[in-house]
Amino acid sequence: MTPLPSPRLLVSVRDPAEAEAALLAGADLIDAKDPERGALGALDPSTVAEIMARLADANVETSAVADSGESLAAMARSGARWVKHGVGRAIWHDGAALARLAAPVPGRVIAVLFAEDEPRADLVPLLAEAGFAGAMIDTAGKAGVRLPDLLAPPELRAFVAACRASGLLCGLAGSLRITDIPALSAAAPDYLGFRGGLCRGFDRTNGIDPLRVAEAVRALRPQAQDAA
Ligand SMILES: O=C[C@H](O)COP(=O)(O)O
Repeated sequence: MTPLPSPRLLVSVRDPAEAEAALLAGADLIDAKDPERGALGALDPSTVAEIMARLADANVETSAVADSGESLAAMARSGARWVKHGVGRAIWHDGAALARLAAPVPGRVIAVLFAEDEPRADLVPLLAEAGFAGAMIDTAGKAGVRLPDLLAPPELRAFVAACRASGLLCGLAGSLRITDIPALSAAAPDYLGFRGGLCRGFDRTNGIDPLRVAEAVRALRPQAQDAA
């Protein structure tokens, strides 16, 4: 059986300087998000455009958080490859509502589900059918409760497997620490998403610490260290 690839590193940033620092430290995907506005706070589209301009010549994936239907299109225009939007439990089984959320930016919207809502694998085909390009589990609370505290490994593995079976990009995030990487890598998501665990003092409203980003990269790609 072909081994699944190691997850890549998503780092959420709030400005061009953090974006460049995360890129230089080895991040695989730069995600534009406002940490001052909760778990899924959108930055001003002009700031997102500045971030994307700073990354224009880099070989890196990009995403931006949108917090409304209108901002979905604005974030897409900013140049981000993917646009992330929260999908609340209330519409999980409302196909029309899901499709409306994915429609403004066809093939580029990532559904973000909160672990506190206990998303299950059987939700994933509904997201694919509605037109989402991917699905990510994150935590709504950012006071220290981490994704592994809320969803057990079998649930995470089932969610990731469902994303693969439905052809959706898949990410896991939620107050993660670098020490969570080995266990979460076993679920083989496309991305593991970080902010707080890579910030100074583990405070997501502080700045990104490039040394922690580099440490997360090493933890994700230990074989690359061995080969070096
Ligand atoms: O999308 C990624 C996560 O929201 C990163 O934020 P966090 O590590 O502070 O939970």
